[in-house]
Amino acid sequence: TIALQHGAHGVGRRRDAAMEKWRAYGLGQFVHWGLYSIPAGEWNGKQYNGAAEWIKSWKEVPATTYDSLMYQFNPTKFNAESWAATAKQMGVKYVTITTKHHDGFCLWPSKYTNFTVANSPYKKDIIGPLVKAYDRRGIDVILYFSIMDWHNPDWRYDIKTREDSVAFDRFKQFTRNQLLELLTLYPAAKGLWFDGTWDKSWVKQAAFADSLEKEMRAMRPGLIIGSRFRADEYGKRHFDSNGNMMGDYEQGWERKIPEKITDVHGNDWDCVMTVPENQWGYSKIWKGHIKTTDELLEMLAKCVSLDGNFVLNFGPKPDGTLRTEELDLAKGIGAWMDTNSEAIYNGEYAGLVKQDWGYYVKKTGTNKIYMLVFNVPVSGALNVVLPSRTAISKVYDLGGPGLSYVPEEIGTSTYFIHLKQQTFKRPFVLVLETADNSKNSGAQYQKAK
Ligand SMILES: COc1ccc([C@@H]2N[C@@H](C)[C@@H](O)[C@H]2O)cc1
Repeated sequence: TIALQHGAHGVGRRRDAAMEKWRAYGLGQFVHWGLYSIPAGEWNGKQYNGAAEWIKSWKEVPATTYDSLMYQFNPTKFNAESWAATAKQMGVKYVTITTKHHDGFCLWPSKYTNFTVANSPYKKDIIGPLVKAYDRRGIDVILYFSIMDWHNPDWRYDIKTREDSVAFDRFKQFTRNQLLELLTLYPAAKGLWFDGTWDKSWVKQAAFADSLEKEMRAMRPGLIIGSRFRADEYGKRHFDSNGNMMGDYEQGWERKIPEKITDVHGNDWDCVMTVPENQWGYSKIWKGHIKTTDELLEMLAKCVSLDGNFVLNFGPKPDGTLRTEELDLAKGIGAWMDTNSEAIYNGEYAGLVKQDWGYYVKKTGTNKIYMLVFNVPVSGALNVVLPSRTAISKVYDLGGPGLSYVPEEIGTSTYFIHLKQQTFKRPFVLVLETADNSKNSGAQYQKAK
């Protein structure tokens, strides 16, 4: 191994209560809201074909004109309680909220810049009411923060000259001040979700970022910080020069999901997902494929089955309301969660052979295994292969308490579960209770008639 001062500081999973809670979340919500929500992907009647929250980077948009959007920020219909109520009904256990995106506009009244809500017509703090509304409903809050800040004149993409270095040192202090300010103002926040850390300027700050991370963790014991915050002294990000993960969970899964358990290297991770192909901030026109409730439920199931959390993004409108499509998805997901959330919360990789019908989730600390079924075979028979000397002792359907199944043993620890109906409106969950039958004392079951 390579001697590292600023590489990963822990190997393997954190076992403290805060991280065990994070690991158990299953389902989260992302919220991208800011000045970019006003143009919503359009400028001078032209469609920006990138992600709406990146519109300031479009050559059509003069930076000072973009920044004057601050004087239009006045979400008169913003109501933190209603966003949190929607999220509660959807069944999310945590929310990641943009405090400052790449454009540099702060949704909290930071005292380190004038480019904040305090100087908008709205005037009031947005982050405080959101933290309160979500937290009191038992939804943990993670604060999204972009290191890259297009508004701050001291930001640099790289450090080439003495002047760059002097300016970037000011920028580093500004960044530290804002982060400590956020942790001080919003002590209920459980973690920080960093973005905008790929440029050389920041990648060269291994020592500074490492000491800032240590300072934040000391200030807020249990604080959860992802792998994207800092690079090691060789510029390695997410995984240090020895291949150990930086931070507490892997943040690389943005709009993509791991295929198999070896893709996640035994680490915690979350997948952050957009409803359209690639829009995080509110965009007037959603082009291309818009994901359905069933698609999103399958992504959720896949993430939890592979030891991760699934975080669905919402891009609120400039007036502070949520768009209909997102409210409908929250309702659809929430309805499914009302029946099946026990297969999602406290779920982990079950260690069973993946089958075509869907995903296994093991309830942490129990022998309970959930079968989240998305693809019913024409045979109506769900194949289940358990580790040898393990038997199925009971199978029942979460959706229909009366519905239980008698598995047919077709080989050693190999079964068919014969479904009783052919068509299903929604994905459904069967609960497997397993028993050790090495001493052949396992529960017996009738051979299927
Ligand atoms: C260089 O490519 C990207 C892509 C997306 C991002 C941001 N991360 C997502 C969570 C959104 O905030 C998006 O703007 C940044 C850089």
